[in-house]
Amino acid sequence: KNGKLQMPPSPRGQLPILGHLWRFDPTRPFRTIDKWAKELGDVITVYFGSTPVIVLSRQRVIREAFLKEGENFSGRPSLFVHESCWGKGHVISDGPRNSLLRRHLLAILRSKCRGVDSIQELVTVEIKRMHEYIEKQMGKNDYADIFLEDTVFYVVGNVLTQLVLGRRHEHGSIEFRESARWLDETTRLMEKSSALTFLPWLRHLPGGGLGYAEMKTQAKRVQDLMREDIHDRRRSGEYKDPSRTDLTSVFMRKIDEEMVGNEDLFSDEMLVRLMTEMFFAGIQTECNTFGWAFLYFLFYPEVQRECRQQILEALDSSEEILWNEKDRIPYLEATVAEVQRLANIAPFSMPHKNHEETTLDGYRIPAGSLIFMNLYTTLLDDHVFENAKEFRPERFLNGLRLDRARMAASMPYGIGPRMCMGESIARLELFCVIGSLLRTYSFEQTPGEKYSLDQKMELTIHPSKYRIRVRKLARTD
Ligand code: HEM
Repeated sequence: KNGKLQMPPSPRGQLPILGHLWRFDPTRPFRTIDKWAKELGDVITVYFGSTPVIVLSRQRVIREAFLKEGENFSGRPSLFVHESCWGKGHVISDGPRNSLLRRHLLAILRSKCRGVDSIQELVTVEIKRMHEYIEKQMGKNDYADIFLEDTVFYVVGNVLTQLVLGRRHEHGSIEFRESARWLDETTRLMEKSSALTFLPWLRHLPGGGLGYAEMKTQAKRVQDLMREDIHDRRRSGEYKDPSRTDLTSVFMRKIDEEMVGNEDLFSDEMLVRLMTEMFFAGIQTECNTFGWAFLYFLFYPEVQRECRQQILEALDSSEEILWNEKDRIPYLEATVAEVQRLANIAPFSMPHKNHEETTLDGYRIPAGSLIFMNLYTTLLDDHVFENAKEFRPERFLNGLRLDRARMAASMPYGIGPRMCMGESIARLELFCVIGSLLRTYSFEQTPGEKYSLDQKMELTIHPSKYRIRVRKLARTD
């Protein structure tokens, strides 16, 4: 119907087979795309191999597509490695049946925001353990040089394991180390095989086809662990107890009730995929964000002090840092928001697809196009965030309150019908864990470490791992 309209403009230098890939900064593709978006506009076409990708940048266009035409842009393209190794769970599926699945999953996650074993309670327990662990590292000293990101990995990992499986592992236990290992190994393989998404024929290359063969084996291994877990639960029947609120138990009850006629949504095999997807979507993203937060605290000690002062003024020493008290410590929430804006860990969000042909900015977007939400350029847009490259938590405050409009303009979790399902969990955890650490310790540079805020893309943008000197504060500090 829009046959006369043009496709969005493309940068120069498109080659057969490779498209524009050869022009990318290999470790920082987000910068190359940012440059093109600035030169050519908020709606452009970039060829990833022979696949045209429509890249949408900045508030106006992103809202128009993912909110105003949210349903149309809520599709997911076919992702070769994920689909052929892991199968389609929720994250890479689309359509009305999948929206139904998303609603069920969101209802389960929401129910975990209340009640006795709520996320807040789980986080509070893990924070206590984290402090015990740090104290142990310190021994008789008042400081320790530790890989703090690995320390919070226990918190994040245990909260998610509680959420998905209803159990936790002790710090340093074999089970925990094994889970961490499969997660690390899978992430490594995902990075190694990421080029296969656009150049799937590379899997035939000698030497394992960019990790494709290994990934297949790994996917089977990880999913077998989940299958075994479900199998054990079926045998014991414990999941039938309605007081079990972990995602696996609740979903298994759903399977029992609703499977007939709904085998595509409610089956043990679907649950296996959902369990793995939750672990992948939730753990690295959060750990990366914590890693960036700690780095920013080293570079901006005055921000540490301001957060701490506000916490000490708002709460007495016996009070836990709770998410529902966040309005008393707005500077801390603003700081987390500013870390997320600058860390920009998912610079293109996750790939989308539009179901029907439409127009954006006067350009034709054919049905079934691959769409990237360019969060990188959007969160660093100087028109919205003055001097956007500067780390200034105050930009999210309006006097003594959080500036809601500014918060909405920053969208590290994406927007629209496919927005991150773990947003409220992640924000709660970031706020409570960072708050409780800042209240008790100061973060300093460990002598000999060379810290850098430089961003590099692997699967996400993540910081290098550093030791950080965590120093216990005097009570009166
Ligand atoms: C700082 C932490 C996190 C960040 C920055 C983040 C960011 C994102 C982004 C950008 C997307 C893609 C949205 C889109 O397609 O438009 C996403 C999707 C998703 N996230 Fe997160 N996420 C985080 C933590 C979590 C956690 C803790 C969980 C699980 C409890 C989670 C579960 C998911 C799921 C299931 C999806 C797919 C939603 C769908 O396809 O419908 N995320 N996340």
